[in-house]
Amino acid sequence: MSETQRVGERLPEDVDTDDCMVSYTYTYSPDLLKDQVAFITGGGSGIGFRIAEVFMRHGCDTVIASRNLEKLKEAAHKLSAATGRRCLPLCVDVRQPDTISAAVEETLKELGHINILINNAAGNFLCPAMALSFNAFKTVMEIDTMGTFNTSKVVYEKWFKDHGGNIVNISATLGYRGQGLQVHAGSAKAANDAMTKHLAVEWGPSGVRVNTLAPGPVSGTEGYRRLGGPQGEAAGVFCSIPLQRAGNKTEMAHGVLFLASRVSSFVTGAALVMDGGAWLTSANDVAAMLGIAYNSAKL
Ligand SMILES: CC/C=C\C/C=C\C/C=C\C/C=C\C/C=C\C/C=C\C=C\C(=O)SCCNC(=O)CCNC(=O)[C@H](O)C(C)(C)COP(=O)(O)OP(=O)(O)OC[C@H]1O[C@@H](n2cnc3c(N)ncnc32)[C@H](O)[C@@H]1OP(=O)(O)O
Ligand SMILES: NC(=O)C1=CN([C@@H]2O[C@H](COP(=O)(O)OP(=O)(O)OC[C@H]3O[C@@H](n4cnc5c(N)ncnc54)[C@H](OP(=O)(O)O)[C@@H]3O)[C@@H](O)[C@H]2O)C=CC1
Repeated sequence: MSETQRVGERLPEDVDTDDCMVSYTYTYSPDLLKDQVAFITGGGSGIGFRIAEVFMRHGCDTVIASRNLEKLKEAAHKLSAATGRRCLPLCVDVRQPDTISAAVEETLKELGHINILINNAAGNFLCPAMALSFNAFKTVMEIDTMGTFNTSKVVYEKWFKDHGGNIVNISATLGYRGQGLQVHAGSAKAANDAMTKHLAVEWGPSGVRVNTLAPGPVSGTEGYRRLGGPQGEAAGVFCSIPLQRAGNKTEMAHGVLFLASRVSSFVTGAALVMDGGAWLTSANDVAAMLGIAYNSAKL
């Protein structure tokens, strides 16, 4: 049985590398984000790269912002070549608010405005709590949670407060049930889920919507490789996910497109779960599924 047959519908196009898709089938109007500007943290790889590509295919210019400028320049070149839209690569460490401020100012100078902020940058690895150093826990909280707050606050202060806008935070369903080897990332993402709701309430009157996309395992990404996705696939663990497979990056990008566009104009403070139903079953526990002992040394 093919994957497509298993889920009973067409799977969006995708490629497993950080390259643009060879072909793309539109569901929404190609003008959905025409002349808008999106600021995407971690946009040079994985899910963030595909979000940038899908947004640009819908008429948007993008900023892709993370720590490795060389990687970003290469990604920006590919994205612009495939879509004909502008992509500005900017060096940002989301733990350092001054780097975010500089990048937002550069964006406004070069592209004139910001309509959408995607908080996608994150860090993760498998590690049992007892082997996790205090600094390792702090590092993940600083990237995932502080990074999301820092970027949201700077973009709000410098643009959204007076012009409105749209924020989408990339979370994960791993925190919904609890999971071995993931106390750092699960805690960080749970805090972000709360942040989405608080900021939606506080900033709604300024015309700012704030929502969450919560993926399960997404193939063709660094997160998937780090968390044992390929081994999980080989061991057949995805059979216990209701839709019996991992998601792909284009599916995630389409969820984000929905949340960041006028299609969802009355939605704020919400979480869109895109995990094939994984969190509803015990399939979410990567360590248990792969037979890794919770108390082993760091992986
Ligand atoms: C439904 C599932 C069904 C079946 C499951 C089967 C298979 C699983 C398949 C897929 C996954 C399944 C479910 C997924 C669901 C949810 C996933 C949720 C979240 C996913 C998140 C991500 O994927 S994030 C993206 C991943 N990409 C990255 O992490 C890239 C960026 N990362 C980094 O920059 C680094 O790795 C970093 C996070 C460590 C930060 O780097 P840096 O600032 O340079 O920090 P360091 O100085 O290197 O380290 C700081 C401290 O951290 C310690 N450390 C580092 N690495 C590790 C490690 N591997 N283990 C333990 N500790 C580590 C380091 O030692 C430092 O601490 P000290 O005390 O030594 O100072
Ligand atoms: N892949 C999966 O299965 C799942 C992923 N997710 C979430 O999806 C998002 C994307 O993950 P994925 O595509 O797998 O991972 P990637 O590793 O490809 O993306 C993470 C990005 O974050 C950037 N980044 C990391 N630290 C910082 C920092 N301090 N400042 C700025 N940028 C930073 C990295 O770029 P650089 O190194 O250049 O800084 C990288 O581009 C994350 O939020 C992740 O938690 C959620 C559930 C499942």
